[in-house]
Amino acid sequence: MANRAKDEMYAVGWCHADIDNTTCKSCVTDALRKVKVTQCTSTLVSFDEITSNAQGKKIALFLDYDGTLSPIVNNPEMAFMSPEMRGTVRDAAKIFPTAIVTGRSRRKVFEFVKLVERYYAGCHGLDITVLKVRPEDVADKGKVIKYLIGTLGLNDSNVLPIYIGDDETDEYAFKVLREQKWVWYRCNICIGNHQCAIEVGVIRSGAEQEVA
Ligand SMILES: O=P(O)(O)OC[C@H]1O[C@H](O[C@H]2O[C@H](CO)[C@@H](O)[C@H](O)[C@H]2O)[C@H](O)[C@@H](O)[C@@H]1O
Repeated sequence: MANRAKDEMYAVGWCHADIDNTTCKSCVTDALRKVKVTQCTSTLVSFDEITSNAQGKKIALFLDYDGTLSPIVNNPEMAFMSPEMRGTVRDAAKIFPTAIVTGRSRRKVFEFVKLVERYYAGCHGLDITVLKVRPEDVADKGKVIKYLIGTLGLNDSNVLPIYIGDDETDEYAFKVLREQKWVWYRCNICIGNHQCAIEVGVIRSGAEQEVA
């Protein structure tokens, strides 16, 4: 991370939505199913618990790119998203505030994700504006998450952040979620044959839950 150029870290997708509790719960379940969660190894939490915690909350979804939305391949230029995954991200972004947080350049991740700069979705009349988020001091994904939470007013007990990532750079983001006093959960999951971690945080005043 220390060797990364400052402008390598971006969050590139964002939308806004108001949804009711029932829709919210079923959307979380659906999103987890769609990213092909095949295994949850945490002994502390089940996806049922996560979806229960989602009730009444506004979900904010943060997604890593390489290894999470795309498979890990030898040639970084060939790390394409499947059309199914692209559709899933598009669907998720219609419902949740959704950001892709990647170590790649914004240009490169746009080439892969192919989300247009301004997008109008049917069912909720949503408006996805792709933001070029460049915090002053972009050193790691933790700072990107902190910036997004602060700038977009997500530091609220009504927000349930979900971050899905697969490598050590994502640990910086996970750490921020913990430090923000979210009670959080962590599961190791498989996306296809690739191991990822999913972290879900729930803000509760003064409380923090340590996990394995
Ligand atoms: O933050 P991410 O979206 O996970 O991006 C991190 C790096 O991803 C790319 O490298 C990784 O994926 C490649 C393609 O599957 C793989 O060949 C490589 O071994 C992985 O480290 C990308 O090339 C880097 O620039 C990103 O920093």
